[in-house]
Order: sequence, then C-alpha cells, then structure tokens
Amino acid sequence: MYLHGTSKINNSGHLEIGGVDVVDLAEKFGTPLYIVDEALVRQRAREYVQAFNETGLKFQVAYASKAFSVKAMCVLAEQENLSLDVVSDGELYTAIQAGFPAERIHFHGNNKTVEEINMALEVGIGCFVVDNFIELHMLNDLAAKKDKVVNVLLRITPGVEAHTHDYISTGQQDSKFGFDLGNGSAREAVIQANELPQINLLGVHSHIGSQIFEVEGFRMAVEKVTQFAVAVRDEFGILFTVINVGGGFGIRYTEEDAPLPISQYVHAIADAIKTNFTAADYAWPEIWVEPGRSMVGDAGTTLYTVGTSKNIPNVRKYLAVDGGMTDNPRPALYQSKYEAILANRANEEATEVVSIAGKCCESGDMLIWDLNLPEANSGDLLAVFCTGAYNYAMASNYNRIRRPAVVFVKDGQADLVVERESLDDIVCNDVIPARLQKSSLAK
Ligand SMILES: Cc1ncc(COP(=O)(O)O)c(C=O)c1O
Ligand SMILES: N[C@@H](CCCC[NH3+])C(=O)O
Repeated sequence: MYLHGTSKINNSGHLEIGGVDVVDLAEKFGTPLYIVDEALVRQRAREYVQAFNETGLKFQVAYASKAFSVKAMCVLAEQENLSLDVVSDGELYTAIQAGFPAERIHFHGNNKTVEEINMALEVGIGCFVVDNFIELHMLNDLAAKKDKVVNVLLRITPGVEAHTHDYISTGQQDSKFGFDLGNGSAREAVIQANELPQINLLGVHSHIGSQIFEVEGFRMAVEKVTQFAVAVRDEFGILFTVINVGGGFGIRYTEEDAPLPISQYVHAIADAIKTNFTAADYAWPEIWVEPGRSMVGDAGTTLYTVGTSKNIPNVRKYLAVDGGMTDNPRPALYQSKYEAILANRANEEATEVVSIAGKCCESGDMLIWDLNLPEANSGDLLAVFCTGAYNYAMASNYNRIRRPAVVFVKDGQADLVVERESLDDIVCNDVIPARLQKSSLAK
C-alpha cells in the first residue's frame, strides 16, 4: 500500500489524513467525500517555488485551477505565492471571490467569449494567453473600448507530442489549441499582435500534454520556442520576455507510474532555457509554468461507503460504492487506474479480488478493476487515492446524483470547503413553464 503525504494507518487500523481519522470524517460529513491533505498541497507548491528560486531565473508558478477550482484552493494558492491559470468566467469568478490578486491571474481558453474577456478586463487580470486570430482582434477591440493595454502570451503548438493518453496530449500539430509553429501562423500572430495598439506582447506559451514522466518533451518544446524567439528577433527585432511551458508534470496514481521529483522537471526546463537563450545571445526570459495535477492530485482522497455486491462465480465480484463516474469520470474517460484500501480495516490482509462499481445507470461506471481487498461488507469505507485533480473539477450530476462535499484536513483539523449538494440544489435551476403546470394541463 502506497500512502501519500500525511496519510497513515493509525492505531485503530483506520486511514488517517492530516491527523484526522477518516472514519470520523465519514460520520461527520457523510460519503462520498473528497478529502484534501492541505499540507501536501502546500508542500507541492513550495517544491515548485523553491526549485525555481534555485534556478536564478525570474518565474511564475501559475496553478492550473482547472484541476481543482474552489475558493479555499485559490486562497491556498495565494498564500503560497502562486499565480493562477483560469479558463472560464467560472474559474475567474471563483478566484476573484476568493480575493485572489487579479494581476496574478492568467486567462486561457480556445474560445473565450466577449463577456469573459470583458470580465477579465474589468478585474484587471495579469495576462491573456491568446489562442487564435479571432480572439487576438476581439481582445484588442474590447481593450480599446476600455482604454486598456493588456499583456499577452501567444499560445503556440510546438509540434511536440507528449507520450501520454491521446486525449490529453495537446502540443502536437493536429490540435484545436493555439497557433501552429510549423505552418507560419505563429509568425503571423506575432506580426499582428505587434501591430495592435492595445496588445503588449510578452512572449509565447506552449503546453505539450498531461501526466508526463520525462523531461525530454519539455526540453524539445523549449528548443522549438527558442528557435522561434530567435527567428522573430532576427526578422522583426521583437524580443520575448516571458516563455510559458504550461503544465503536464506527472504524478503517481499506481505503481505503474514513475514521476520525476518536481525539482527535476523545473531544473531541466530552466537549464534548457538558459542554454538555448545564452547560445542565441538572448537575455533570459522569465519562465512561467502551469502545474495542475502535480499540485493537487496526490493530495486528494475520495471516501466512499460500500453498499451492495454481486458475485459471478469464476468470473468477477463487483463491489458497489455510493459514488462513481459522477465524482470521478477519469476511469470512464481515460481508462485511468487508481489504488484503494478499506479505510476502516486498513491493516487487514487482502483475501479477494473485487472490481469497484459506481452507482450510475451505466455499465462503464467502474472506478477500479481487479482490486485486492479484505472481504468487504456493506458499510465499510473505501478510500480511493490520488483524486485531488480533475475529480471534483470534472464531477457531474448525471442521474441527478448530488456532488460530494470537500474537506481540507491539516494538523488534526477538518474544515468543510465545499458543502455537499442538497436535493434542492439539484432542482434549483429547473423551471416548469406555466403552460405545463397542473392548473393549465387540467384545461
Ligand atoms: C494550457 C494548460 N495548462 C496547464 C494544464 C495543466 O496540466 P496538468 O494538470 O497536467 O499539470 C493544462 C491541462 O492539461 C492545460 O491545458
Ligand atoms: N482532464 C484531464 C487532463 C487535463 C487536460 C487539460 N488540458 C485529466 O483528467 O487527466
């Protein structure tokens, strides 16, 4: 059994996270429950900041809030001196409501709306990561109406294919994101951005994919970006002062995963920047990164209550829990693998192999296939590890299932940061038009 961060098995044989017995958490907050190990999130943030401090480069570590965006997380990011990457008005609003400093917010997205851009202009965010020509001109026009000049990075697709799941590799040429480096559109974007009066071009952004375990892809991306920076300097005299290499740093979900220490990714990127820019006699730019998964992924644990089971002799035993693809769609989307234990009987020997099913009306609603566990009974607690990133963030109300609560645990204290949805929350946006109401139907 691999335990992340402050997780351990206590004297009662229960899983404990942040000094809190999860059996107590289940009693107090109910299940399913997302539990976030606050100390581990802070540790990850500090690993990034410390590693960058060692490089001597100017930097920003922008937490990719798409991984887990709630107000308490934005406060934590602020306290740890991170910047914030947002991709929608919802993520921006969450950050602003949490009091996150607007000037440290970077706005992403391949289809930002007029309303979203206006909102970002009004609150005065630090940087727009511009994805395409339509957005570039829209941003210039909207900024002109407010008499503002805005900082911009151009998102480019460097043509680097990360060795990861097809659906989450985004640096290759055939991608919906960004200006293509290979076909000249990135060059054209620089020319246009440079001519637009409200645009202050800082540099470029690239993101090669997610859950990446090697540094080679980042090195290659930096090399391509440097070549582009040099070409732009030599042709137009334009200098980039910021290079953003995105996120994608991998984490350990199961023993199959072998991520590198955060400092190794950081130093590889920094070294590549220094070497390439020095060789081109180019002043070192600031380096920005956007880690999401590696900031919060292994700090999250989802706690479920075991309900029913179905044994098909010589085939498989299914064990059903009170959540599923609604709180964790990743196994269904990406065939992602997770580790789990019986949290209230954590010291007991595994005696059988079971597959963990969710409660949705969907055969694909499986959380884990073939998990070794002690024989579980209804009422036992199952803890699934590494659910901090893209779980709450991607949760849905399919089957009108209520989204779970989220608690932060630290030093023996547990604090609710998101309340469990109520049945009233489920229907709160529903409207029955007058013509469908009972009185009109009766006519
Ligand atoms: C542009 C961009 N930045 C940052 C991230 C965060 O990636 P990760 O959570 O893998 O660090 C993503 C998602 O993959 C992204 O698309
Ligand atoms: N949502 C994906 C990765 C994020 C992609 C964002 N660009 C996951 O759960 O792994």
